[in-house]
This record gives sequence, structure tokens and C-alpha cells, in this order.
Amino acid sequence: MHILLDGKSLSESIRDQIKTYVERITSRGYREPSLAVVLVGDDPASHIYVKNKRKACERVGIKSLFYHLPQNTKVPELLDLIASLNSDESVDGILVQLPLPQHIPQEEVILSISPKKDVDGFHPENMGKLVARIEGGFIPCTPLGIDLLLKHYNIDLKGKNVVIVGAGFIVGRPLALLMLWRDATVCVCHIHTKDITQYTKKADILISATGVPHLIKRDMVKEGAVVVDVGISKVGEKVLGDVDFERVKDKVYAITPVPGGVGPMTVTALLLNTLQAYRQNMNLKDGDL
Ligand SMILES: NC(=O)C1=CN([C@@H]2O[C@H](COP(=O)(O)OP(=O)(O)OC[C@H]3O[C@@H](n4cnc5c(N)ncnc54)[C@H](OP(=O)(O)O)[C@@H]3O)[C@@H](O)[C@H]2O)C=CC1
Ligand SMILES: Nc1nc(=O)c2c([nH]1)NC[C@@H]1CN(c3ccc(C(=O)N[C@@H](CCC(=O)O)C(=O)O)cc3)C=[N+]21
Repeated sequence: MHILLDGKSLSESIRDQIKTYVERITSRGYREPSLAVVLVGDDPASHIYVKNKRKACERVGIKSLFYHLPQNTKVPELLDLIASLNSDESVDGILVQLPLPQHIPQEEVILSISPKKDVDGFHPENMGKLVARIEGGFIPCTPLGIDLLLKHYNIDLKGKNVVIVGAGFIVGRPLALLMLWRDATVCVCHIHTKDITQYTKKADILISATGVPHLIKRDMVKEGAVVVDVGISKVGEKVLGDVDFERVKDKVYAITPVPGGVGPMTVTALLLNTLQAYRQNMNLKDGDL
């Protein structure tokens, strides 16, 4: 029997705690935390993600501001908006939904966000803190969500073989740094890796983040491993993960479902990062609340 790593229910309990915290602090006369979400263009998947993030904010009492810019937005217009959000003291966190339209350089946008408001943790200052193991930076939401999920289920990372499939900017690469911080032995496979199976078979903890549906098959997984599935692909009406869940599940110690695994934890990590930004912005110390 495998353990289901239930990100949905862990998320609900963390979000309840956030809600209680926000209620307590606002009842003492502080303003509510706030997150500005910027979406450029009309990608339908991005629309759904942004809607879910805003709904999650509102449910816990975080104010969400939404800026929807047209597909043909010019780079300076977007940078002007970010500059005004950077200097607006009532805005704690800024999230620019990725991917951006082709004509907008992602690096330039990420660099323009104040590191203090960068709740995605993508700014090089925050990525640098992740490399240098400096506390107090923002850790990217999906890696942070996975870390919290593994911690909740008492899955120890120290000295374990963690194999990550996918080396994307949002998940794979920052996750590798975080797992290293947790003292795991980390191996990152990507599109140029020859024969990923030879690596995945050695994984105590296998994390896949490619967006290739059912890339991870039963024979690629070690008996008793922990499997974390980050991938989300829409195939017809169905949402599929990177892992062939039905054939893999009875071979492993624990596994995340898709949906209901890493996805909700990503959104919860965003709420936690926004709260962290708020507390740092308002200069609140642990003793204050
Ligand atoms: N559940 C959640 O909370 C989240 C889910 N996601 C999902 O995770 C997936 C990955 O997202 P993201 O990191 O942004 O995507 P990217 O496209 O940035 O990264 C995917 C990575 O996987 C690699 N890859 C692609 N195909 C293979 C393959 N056959 N074998 C090995 N490596 C491969 C890519 O290589 P290369 O670039 O060289 O092609 C790249 O390194 C997507 O399905 C996305 O929807 C993303 C964020 C949050
Ligand atoms: N700046 C930026 N930051 C991000 O964190 C970011 C981004 N851009 N662009 C896109 C990816 C993707 N992402 C997800 C968040 C939540 C779910 C999620 O809630 N998933 C649910 C529902 C899945 C479904 O039914 O579609 C689940 O897995 O249960 C999924 C994916 C954040 N991303």
C-alpha cells in the first residue's frame, strides 16, 4: 500500500492557519497583506491559474490586485507598471505570470521586480540566496511547496538520492538547489540526458517536472521510492501528470496525485511567500504575532 501525498488537504490546513493569522493581525488594526498579479495576454491556461491564485488569496484574507495587459503590450509599459508596484507601499508581493508573450524578454522583467516583493523567488538576488543558503529570501513556490509536502509526511532528505527530471527555470533548477540545501544527493536529468532510466532507477525520491504526460513508467522507478509529480498536461478533458500513476503507485512508498498533489502546494507557498513579504514590509517580528 502506498501513501498518497495529499497536497490538497495539507494546503487546506495551512491556508486555515494563514486565514487565522490574517484575521488576528487585521483585527489589531494592521492593513491586510496584498499581492499584485500581472497577466500579459490571453493564454487560457494562464487565465485559469491566475484566477485560482486570486481566489486562494481572497479566501485567506490577502488582497489581490489584478493587472491584465493586452498581448501586444510594449516592454516599457510593462516595466512602468512594475516600477509603480515596486514603489507602492501598500503592495507586498508582485507576481508576473509566466510565460510572457514572445516579444517580452523574461529576464528583463524578472530583474525589474523589487527582490523584496518577488514572491515567485525568481529574481537573481533571491535565487542567489538559495545558492548561498541565506535565510530570508523568497524560495520559488513549487520547490517550497514540495519541500513542505515532504516535510509534512516526514520524508527525510538528508543523504537521500533525489533525482529531478526536468531542468526548467520555474521548477527543476531551483528545486535542485533547495534539495541540495536539505543535504540530499541531487541529480538533474533533462532533455539532453542519455537514458534517464539509469538515473531514475536509483532515486529514493524521484521528482518529475517536464510536462511530458506519462514520461515516468513503472520500470523507471525503484521499489519503495517516493514519487513527486509536478507535471500538468491537458490531454482532451483530462489532466495528466508526468507519471503513469496507475502503474507506478503499487510499487512505491509514497506518491503525489495529479491533480491534488503539488499544484495546490504551489499556490499555498505563494500565500506563505506573500505573508513573508508583508511581515518584512511591515517590519513585524515573531513576537508581534
Ligand atoms: N504543479 C505545479 O504547481 C506546477 C506545474 N508545472 C508544470 O510542470 C511542468 C514543467 O514546467 P516548467 O518547469 O515551467 O517547464 P519548462 O518547459 O521550463 O521545463 C521543462 C523541462 O523538462 C525538460 N524536458 C522536456 N522533455 C523532456 C524529456 N522527455 N526528458 C527529460 N527532460 C525533458 C525540458 O528540457 P528543454 O527545456 O531542454 O526542452 C526542461 O528542462 C509543466 O507541465 C508545467 O505545467 C509548472 C509549475 C508549477
Ligand atoms: N510567475 C509564475 N509563477 C508560477 O508559480 C507559475 C507561473 N508563473 N506560470 C505557470 C506555472 C504553473 N503553476 C501552477 C500553479 C498551480 C497549479 C494548480 O493549482 N494545480 C491544481 C489544478 C490542476 C488542474 O486541474 O488544472 C492541481 O494540480 O491540483 C498548477 C500549476 C504555477 N506557475
